[in-house]
Amino acid sequence: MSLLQSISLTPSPLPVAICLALLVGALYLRSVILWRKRTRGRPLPPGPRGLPIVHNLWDMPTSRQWLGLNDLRKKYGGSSDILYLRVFNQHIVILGSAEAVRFLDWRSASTSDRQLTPSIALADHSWSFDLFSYGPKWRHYRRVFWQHFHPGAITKYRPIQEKAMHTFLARVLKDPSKVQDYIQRTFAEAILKIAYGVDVVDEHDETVEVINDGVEGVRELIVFGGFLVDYLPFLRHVPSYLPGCGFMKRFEKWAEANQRLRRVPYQRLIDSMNRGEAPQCILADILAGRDGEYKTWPYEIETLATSVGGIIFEAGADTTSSTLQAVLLAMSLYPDIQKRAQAELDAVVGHDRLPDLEDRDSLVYVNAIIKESLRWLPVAPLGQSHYTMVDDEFAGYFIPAGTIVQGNIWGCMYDPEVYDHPEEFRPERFIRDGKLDPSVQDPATIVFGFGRRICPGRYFADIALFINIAALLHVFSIIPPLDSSGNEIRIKPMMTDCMVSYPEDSRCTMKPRGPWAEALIVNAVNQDAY
Ligand code: HEM
Repeated sequence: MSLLQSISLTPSPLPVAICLALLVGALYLRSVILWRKRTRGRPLPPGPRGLPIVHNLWDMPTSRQWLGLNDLRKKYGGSSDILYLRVFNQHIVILGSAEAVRFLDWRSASTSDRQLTPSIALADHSWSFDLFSYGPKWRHYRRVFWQHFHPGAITKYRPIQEKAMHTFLARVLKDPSKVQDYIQRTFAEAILKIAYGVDVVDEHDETVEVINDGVEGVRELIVFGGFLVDYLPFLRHVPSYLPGCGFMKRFEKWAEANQRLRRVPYQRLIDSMNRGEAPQCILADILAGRDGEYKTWPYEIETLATSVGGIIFEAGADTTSSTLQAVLLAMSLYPDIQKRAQAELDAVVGHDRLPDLEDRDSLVYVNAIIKESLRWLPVAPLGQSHYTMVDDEFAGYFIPAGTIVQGNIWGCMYDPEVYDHPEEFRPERFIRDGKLDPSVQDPATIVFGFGRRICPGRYFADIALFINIAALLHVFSIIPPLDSSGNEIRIKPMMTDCMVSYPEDSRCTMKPRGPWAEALIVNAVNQDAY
């Protein structure tokens, strides 16, 4: 018998199984050794025990995640207020208190990355610099944005913001039932003018619709962990016509709305420039830098301009209008608070003019209402995901590179240790001896996000909110909506289930506070017309 004949061509199953088991065992041992070396014995933060492969997929709350994640944090997070979850291979860390979220500030150099998820790519949203990876391109884009939104730069937008506020008041006076629509239009129109130099004259202006459609997708898109495709990227290749794959159609719709958001207002600006008009606006300024300041830039200036323009709408219009809606709801639910604010406005401003920014220091109670609104219904309850770039440690726990870190802003704002009876709207919590109390945690230090990604539009938002809230309270009484029999409807405060969240229902009845209030509105609009 030859040697070849003596070797069986069909291997016996036993040695193959042993070899495989040894291989798997060796790989497992190797991964354990590497993991130990990497963690240096530090444990992962506490969290619920997961299942094999999917790990904590079933522990992840599926709606209003900030609530479920806060409950999990309370159950597992211990004194450090850090919660760890893993879904498939993705590490997720939730920071659940004002102290814990500071990790994103202290380690901002290594926690300011973003993860470009398949859902973002599917919705054609990777142009938006708030989703750029941390690096030179993001830095350049953000610097351009900041040039137009730092505290010194935003003063020039005040006349536009005030004019938009006058138009808003006049519209509400004419048709109070549409106040919610008008809020959204006001911020969209002011931004359109500031960013693109476009004046909206027609109430049904197509560009405003384009903006509203465009931002709708973003509200849901960057909702954290909201799409299975982000954990199982192969799902992106599934055609939308297959049963159960309707989610792909939503991405297609958002992608289209997204493209129009960048294209339509930009084209309006270019058309007016081609007509020889030279609108004073942010995008015209950026384009003018093509042959100067930005000449040596490695980026295409038109792409830069449309990205900056698009993000001003996306991040700016929805957020501020949501806060204003929260104020409407709070005022209709808490009439005594409203009366106190109006008494302050009457004393400081009087009935001969509208309030303005110069009154701000004297309007302590109105300022406290703004702080409480930001806290009570935080616009971005889970903030925006950060992504770690290196292995790190926090409170003795190991945080692996590539972890999604989420500050639970809602959790911080509803922490009873910081804010007594957090579910109640109580501006008084921010006041002591007739002044704003600096010892109480200011919600603005949390609701605008963290580290190097902190909202660069926060100073602009702050002024927009003050101008509109002070004026609205000055000239209108805000009362609960009435049912068909004329009885007041008591609305339960709830937030929509999105990354940028709104009060689910903020219906109210608006009535001018008197003939003097009506006259103030009409005069303000007439003066703007000259
Ligand atoms: C009440 C109003 C607002 C709130 C509560 C708010 C909140 C936030 C939050 C939580 C983030 C994410 C920060 C992080 O990653 O940690 C953010 C990012 C951002 N916001 Fe705002 N925002 C508001 C208004 C505005 C306005 C008016 C603008 C523009 C004019 C704006 C522009 C941006 C931009 C560009 C980013 C992305 C920053 C980056 O990734 O580098 N925001 N905002």
